[in-house]
Amino acid sequence: NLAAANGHQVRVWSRQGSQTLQVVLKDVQIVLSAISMIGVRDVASQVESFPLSPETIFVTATKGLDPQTTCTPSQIWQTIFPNHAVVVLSGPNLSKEIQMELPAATVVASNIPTAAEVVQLIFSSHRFRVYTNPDPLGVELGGTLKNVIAIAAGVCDGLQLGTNAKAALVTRGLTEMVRIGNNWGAKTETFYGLSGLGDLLATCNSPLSRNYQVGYQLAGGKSLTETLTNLQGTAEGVNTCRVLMQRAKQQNIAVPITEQVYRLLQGEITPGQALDELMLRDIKPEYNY
Ligand SMILES: NC(=O)C1=CN([C@@H]2O[C@H](COP(=O)(O)OP(=O)(O)OC[C@H]3O[C@@H](n4cnc5c(N)ncnc54)[C@H](OP(=O)(O)O)[C@@H]3O)[C@@H](O)[C@H]2O)C=CC1
Ligand SMILES: O=C(CO)COP(=O)(O)O
Repeated sequence: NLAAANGHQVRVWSRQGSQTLQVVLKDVQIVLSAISMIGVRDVASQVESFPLSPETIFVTATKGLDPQTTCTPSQIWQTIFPNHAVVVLSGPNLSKEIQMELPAATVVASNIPTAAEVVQLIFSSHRFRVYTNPDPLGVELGGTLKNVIAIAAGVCDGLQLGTNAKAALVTRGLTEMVRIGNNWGAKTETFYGLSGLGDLLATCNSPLSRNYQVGYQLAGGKSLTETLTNLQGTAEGVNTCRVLMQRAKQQNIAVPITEQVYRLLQGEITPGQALDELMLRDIKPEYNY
């Protein structure tokens, strides 16, 4: 909608639509993928079988991690299309609000600055402010990692733990995101921008967030299966949390909040026990300067 409103010709493909991928991809300048993580590798492989100009830019909006490889979506697109520019689009972008034409901002990040600038121009408008950023990994991880913290935030609100608890959770959640991101090779500053803190604030505070909803429903006593069955759309944080735990163990990264969300999703502990585990951890300095 945003690109079309700016006068661009837009074609949409979904596996349930009537248009074939081949027809939709003919002569395109930009391919934007907003497919759930679970379908990214498969769809990227399908796209590979059709002819594309070497100038075609790939834009990825998916916020997730590949369970097999722990790769991010942009890493998957870049591996399959090594000679094309790949741009990550991520920010505090609850789609229902954007559809209502409420103001929002986002980030487009790429190792190729001119590609990010092309995408910035395509989507920018008086209702959608687009910033460029040179750290695609950090931008992508911000949008991905915050989903796990958003599940925890939903639990926090579902248990009515109060504003102090929520502030503590979100702040320590950001510290955890920075720690994981740094280990992965992302820049610290990126996590304090729109795609990190910005998206964290949006999703941890809005019932429009599916990830927040998962936490909220779990706190209300619903099972994960029941919650996901009734959820409209994908809650990527559920899969991300599992992949993240695997990677954190391999790399020996401290991820206390992610660990409690993981155990809760596995049905190993109750929301109340997860809270106690976090509050009763060994006391320590806020930062290791
Ligand atoms: N970059 C950003 O700022 C934002 C990014 N997101 C991210 O975008 C992604 C999609 O979110 P959203 O649209 O809300 O999620 P939805 O669950 O509403 O839609 C997911 C889409 O992916 C499709 N899909 C799922 N699996 C496959 C597959 N195997 N092959 C082909 N298509 C598939 C679905 O098709 P079908 O309907 O046929 O199942 C559907 O069209 C998520 O990763 C989400 O985190 C979300 C909000 C903002
Ligand atoms: O990422 C989002 C907003 O930026 C959407 O959040 P949910 O996937 O939790 O709905």
